Amino acid sequence: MALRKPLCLPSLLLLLLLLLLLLPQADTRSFVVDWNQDRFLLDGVPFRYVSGSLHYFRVPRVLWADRLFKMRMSGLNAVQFYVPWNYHEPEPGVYNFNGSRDLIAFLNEASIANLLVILRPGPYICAEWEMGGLPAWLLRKPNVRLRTSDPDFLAAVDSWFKVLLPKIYPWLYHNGGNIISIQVENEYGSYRACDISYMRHLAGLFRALLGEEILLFTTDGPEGLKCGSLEGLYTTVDFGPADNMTKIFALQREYEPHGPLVNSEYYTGWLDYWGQNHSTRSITDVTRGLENMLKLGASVNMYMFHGGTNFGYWNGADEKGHFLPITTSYDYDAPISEAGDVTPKLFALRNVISQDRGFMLYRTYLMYPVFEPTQFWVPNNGVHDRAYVMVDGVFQGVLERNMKHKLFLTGKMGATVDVLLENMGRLSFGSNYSDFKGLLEPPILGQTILTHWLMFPLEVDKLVKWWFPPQLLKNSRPQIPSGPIFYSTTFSILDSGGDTFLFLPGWTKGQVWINGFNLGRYWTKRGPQQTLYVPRPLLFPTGSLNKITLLELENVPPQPEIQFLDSPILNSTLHKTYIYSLSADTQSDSEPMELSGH
Ligand SMILES: CCCCNC(=S)N1C[C@H](O)[C@@H](O)[C@@H](O)[C@H]1CO
Repeated sequence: MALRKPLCLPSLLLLLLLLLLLLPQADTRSFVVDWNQDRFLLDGVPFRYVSGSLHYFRVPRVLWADRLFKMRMSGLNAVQFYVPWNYHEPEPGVYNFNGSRDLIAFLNEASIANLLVILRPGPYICAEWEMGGLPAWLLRKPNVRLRTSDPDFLAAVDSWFKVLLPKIYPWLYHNGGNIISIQVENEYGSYRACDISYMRHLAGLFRALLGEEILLFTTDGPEGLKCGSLEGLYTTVDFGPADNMTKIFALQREYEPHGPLVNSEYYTGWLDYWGQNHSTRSITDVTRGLENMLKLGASVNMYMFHGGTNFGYWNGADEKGHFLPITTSYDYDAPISEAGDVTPKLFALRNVISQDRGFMLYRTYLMYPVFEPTQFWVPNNGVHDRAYVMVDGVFQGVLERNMKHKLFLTGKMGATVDVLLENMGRLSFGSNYSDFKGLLEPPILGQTILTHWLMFPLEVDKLVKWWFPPQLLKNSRPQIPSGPIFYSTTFSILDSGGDTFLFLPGWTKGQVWINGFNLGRYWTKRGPQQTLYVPRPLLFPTGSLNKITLLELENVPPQPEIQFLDSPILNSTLHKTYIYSLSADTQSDSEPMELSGH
């Protein structure tokens, strides 16, 4: 048993105000492949996208924000979409980027929805869109060989991309935008031409107009990888729920032995032809397939997440022995219906994507001023389990399951109302194992049900592990702020100490990480545990800097102190035995009765 010597940090108060500011500067923005660990890195942090396809050209501009918002609230972190050449260049040299063709406006709406972008500008896009996105005026040269290095075809392609690609250049992620990757052509390996000069020409044009940094990729089905892939472009695959994921990802590995597994089109439904049955894909099959891919750490784009409509004459067609025009509806049996409705498939997919533990942030805005302190509460004991309430970032107090049901707040019109919701662990014994977490009901302010809540699962551990949170407590502040705040500092071990016990006198409640390892919850104010066990192997050897990060959820004393003791305090006399009584009316506030500690 390792000797437990006290790890004495500097005797005086350990100032928690040391913090390395690692804010990603605009010039350090990056989205790259980590070839050593077979993953993507976003600003140097491991990243996996869970994306959905939405085609702006199939949705009226006034509805873009609604659809993108629903995708974000489904837990997606990226949106993938094509750019149909024929939608923007109706005649040679005539361009239209206005109204529902305003590509930049759509990129901006995606940014507002906090969605990264995977862009697929073609020139061919397939997509059940008229001529796969190629302008019909190309056929005025009847002998043109589409999707090849035919000079007439390439001349038109070059002219188009020299207009389009400079428009999107500022939107590349490393330039401050949200486009993290760009696809070259579309399932080229499924096309009979197999013209490598054409693919090389496109790759060269994209590099010339977009630079060397942006990640360029290709997408093909399992049969198309040979002619669809190209050196210098990251090879990705596409397949649906009924396909053999293991086999197809193994095929991708033949072209990309390292780097992340990527399914660029995971089919959530399917297209419809006039005269045939509406296509559907079962929720069970679609969610199971997604779950299996996410377990592998793959990045996935769900095709389609919202299908929309082939307005006007924009539908495409297929030929399978006979001519098969595509229907006007592009509902695709997608998670968001053609009319924008959320569906059971969306909720099922959201459950697969969502997190199980930790913290959730709920945000809404006051639609009217609240001048007098007004009761804020959640009906039916609906806080599962603790809610830290802020108005415009100012801490208002805590609501707690079975204990504290209401608080009073004021706020100006338009004020942000944030509820940081902590899951304190699911029931492991008792009558009800379905211990759902979160805000189980919309909160009520006075007599008004607050609606339109944004919900953000907070990947706090990733934040802590890969990035110091900004220093929120400045020396210059007149008083110690309260409410959820990160504190972080570093320390080194003075000698060859052993295991130890972290003690946080005066702190209230929160979470603590040491060297990125989530040590667990502390609740000094409530006890009986006052110390957290710190296994020696978590600590770096003498002379190396250890990093400790704390998320204090309520209040920290003016002179916060961190101590490492040589023995635990698990039976604190500081705490008082709480007997919680729930009055008949569970809405009234039953302050716990405090008895003297034993
Ligand atoms: C009937 C197969 C039609 C070919 N298209 C296929 S496999 N697909 C892949 C293609 O990349 C995409 O644009 C869509 O067209 C999708 C079907 O929704």
